[in-house]
Amino acid sequence: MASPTVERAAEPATPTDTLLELDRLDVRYGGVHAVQELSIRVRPGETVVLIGANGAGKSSVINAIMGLVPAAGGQIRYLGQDITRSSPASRARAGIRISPEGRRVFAHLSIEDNILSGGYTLSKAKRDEALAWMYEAFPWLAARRKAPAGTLSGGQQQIVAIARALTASPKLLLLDEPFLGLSPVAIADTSAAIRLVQERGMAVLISEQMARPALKLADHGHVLRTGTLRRSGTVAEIRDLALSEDYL
Ligand SMILES: Nc1ncnc2c1ncn2[C@@H]1O[C@H](COP(=O)(O)OP(=O)(O)OP(=O)(O)O)[C@@H](O)[C@H]1O
Repeated sequence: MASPTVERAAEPATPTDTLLELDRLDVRYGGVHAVQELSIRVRPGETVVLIGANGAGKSSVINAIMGLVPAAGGQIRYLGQDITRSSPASRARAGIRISPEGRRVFAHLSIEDNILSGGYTLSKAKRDEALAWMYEAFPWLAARRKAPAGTLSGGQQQIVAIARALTASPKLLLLDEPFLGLSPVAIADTSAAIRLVQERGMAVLISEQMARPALKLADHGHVLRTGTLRRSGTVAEIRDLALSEDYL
């Protein structure tokens, strides 16, 4: 079968302004070729979305960037360094953090312990500073900080998962399907939380199949289908394809 055509809008060649660069990334699970020669870039402070249906390969890309699944080919560069074979812990120390698909908060731990679990290597002063910012940004977190995270709604758990990823002030935040299973109100709350992250100057890479809310947050985006890029460009350039078919 012929490979689908990749429509690629012209990107300015500014490699020195690049935070993360995937260069022909491949991810395989045995015989399943989940991600095929994927090349994308995230600049400092930029928000990029990766739109695709179930099984398109979004989680595989996010997990490969965090080092949670190995790259079968290609290169992952971060701040100009090849991190393709680095451990997840060293990537976290370098400033990459993930809010995984399904949030995965620790249901029996308190909200505060969940948030602090993202910053266990920090000094007490830094952790207190992170908590203070989080509680100012999300006052309801402060009010319920001793409550088990498992008692929260899906939307609230998503915000805790984002807060946990933010404790160490990462340079790059990876959000894997942050809107999955959320109500419209919870999507709006999660979007507001992501905007606060953006205001602090962090770069964000969002994988989503709910294109509409994700596109509202992004500068650039990519449409992924069965592991390959179908279109890349500004949000305006990818909008029609991202919103079409069964991505919603
Ligand atoms: N651990 C695994 N073992 C085998 N195949 C896998 C594994 N994880 C993912 N896959 C396959 O890789 C492909 C891409 O999956 P991936 O989870 O990356 O897609 P996705 O776009 O994140 O989808 P979803 O929205 O369902 O999470 C799919 O065909 C999936 O079945």
